[in-house]
This record gives sequence, C-alpha cells and structure tokens, in this order.
Amino acid sequence: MLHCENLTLGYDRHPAIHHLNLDVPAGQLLAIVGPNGAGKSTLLKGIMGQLKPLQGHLQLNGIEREQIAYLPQQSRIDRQFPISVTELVGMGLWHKLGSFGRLTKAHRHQIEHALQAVGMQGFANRPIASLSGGQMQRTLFARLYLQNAELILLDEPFNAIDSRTCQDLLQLLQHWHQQGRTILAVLHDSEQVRHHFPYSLLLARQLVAYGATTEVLTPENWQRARHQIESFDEHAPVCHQSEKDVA
Ligand SMILES: Nc1ncnc2c1ncn2[C@@H]1O[C@H](COP(=O)(O)OP(=O)(O)OP(=O)(O)O)[C@@H](O)[C@H]1O
Repeated sequence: MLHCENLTLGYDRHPAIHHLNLDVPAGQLLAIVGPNGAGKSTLLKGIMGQLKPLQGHLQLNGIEREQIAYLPQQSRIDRQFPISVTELVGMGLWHKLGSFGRLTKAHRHQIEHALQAVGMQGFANRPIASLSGGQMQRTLFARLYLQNAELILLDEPFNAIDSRTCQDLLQLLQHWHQQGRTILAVLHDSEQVRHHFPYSLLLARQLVAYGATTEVLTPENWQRARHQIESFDEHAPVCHQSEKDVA
C-alpha cells in the first residue's frame, strides 16, 4: 500500500528523513518508533501530502488521500476553538457533507454511535474546551471512527492519557486492524509496542530496521538509532545520493 523509494523529506531543503526505502502492505498494524527528532512525524506529514519529497518517491497504491484519516499530536490541536463535541466529531463526515453541509438527523445518529464506541455518550453538546485530555482524545477517535478510512495515521495517540483510556483506544485499534484497515502509529512506549503492534519501523533520520516488532526492537537496533541521530548534521543540505549508492 505504501511504497517509498529513496525518499528524502525535509524542511527548507534540509532533510529530516533521507534515502528511505520501504514497502508497507495493506492491513498492517505498524508502530513507528525512534529517538526524538528521528523524523517520525515528518514521515506521517509526507504520507498525508503536507510535505513534498525533496528527493525520491512516495506512493500510495490503491488509495486516495481522501481515504486517509490523520490524527496529529494533541499539542498541535487548538482546544480553545469554540466548537462542540458533535461539531468536532462531525468533521469526520466532511467528505459526505461538503464544506458547508449541515448535519442531518441521520448524521447526528452516526455521531452519537461513534461517541458511544469511544465511551463518550452524553458529551455531544459539551464545548471541546471543557474536556479533559483523555476525553479529548476519545472524541478525536470518534472523529476517526466516522471517517471510516482505509489508512489511519496516528501521531503519539496515547501521550498523557490514563491507562484506562489508553486500553479502550488500543482495543478500538485492534478492531480496526481486524477489519483490514492499515494503521501507522508513532509511539514512544516500547512495552506498548511489543504488546499491541506486530510490526515496527525504527527510524533515525533514515531506516534503522523494519519488520516484526520482536526483531526490530532489539538493544542493538536502538543503539544504532541513537548513534545515527547523534551523528546526523541538522543543517546539511539534501545530498543527491542515488538509490544504487544506498543499497
Ligand atoms: N516545521 C518544521 N520546520 C523545520 N524543521 C522541522 C519542522 N518540523 C520538524 N522539523 C525538524 O525535523 C526533524 C524531525 O522532526 P520530527 O518532528 O519529524 O521528529 P519526531 O521523530 O517526530 O520527533 P519527536 O519524537 O521529538 O516528536 C527535527 O530535527 C525537527 O526539528
């Protein structure tokens, strides 16, 4: 489903990830891990089309960008925006509503159903500013639920939420995985990854390892990842290394 070939992504001509070769098949439940600044969020932005490749290719086979649901880091979401839980969750239906579409009774029913699925029944009319961090994350998962996407991208979805909320949302991910959806999640908790994510991608500005989680999350690979991050030059320009040089 996701094919990256000699992919370099970055900002202002400075690479954040370089020479990435990767093939992720459809239906995978994949954790993206790596040290701070490894390029994990950058990869999700590249998949979303928010960043264009500086070099190489990123292809989504058999899927349109409209079929991707993306949950950015909570810190990047404006909680003070004056909208209700219903309005936020209803954004998951935007492709059915259009830009100025009104919510019909049937849509409100779907929203209520999504809120139930994440344990937020009864919160429909609450302003989002009044929600706790965990309630906000459940609400954002309700929006994902309505998006009904083939590919789901999650950036640190379980940061700063309690273990009960985390368990509930992990269950939802398992459910989506069983339905055959492809899920890529940036995560920091190795134990959580070992327990719930069969596949992992370890990034450190370039690929360190990709495959079965038990084979990827080894002390040797983590050491390589840390070493790669330490030796990376933040200000280096894009190098025009060819695919053959990388192989
Ligand atoms: N908007 C931006 N403009 C310039 N540089 C950026 C921007 N966003 C990220 N970077 C840089 O790109 C590199 C990779 O950042 P990214 O956020 O992808 O890492 P990450 O692996 O998600 O890190 P963390 O675990 O700390 O969230 C970092 O050096 C970061 O400073």
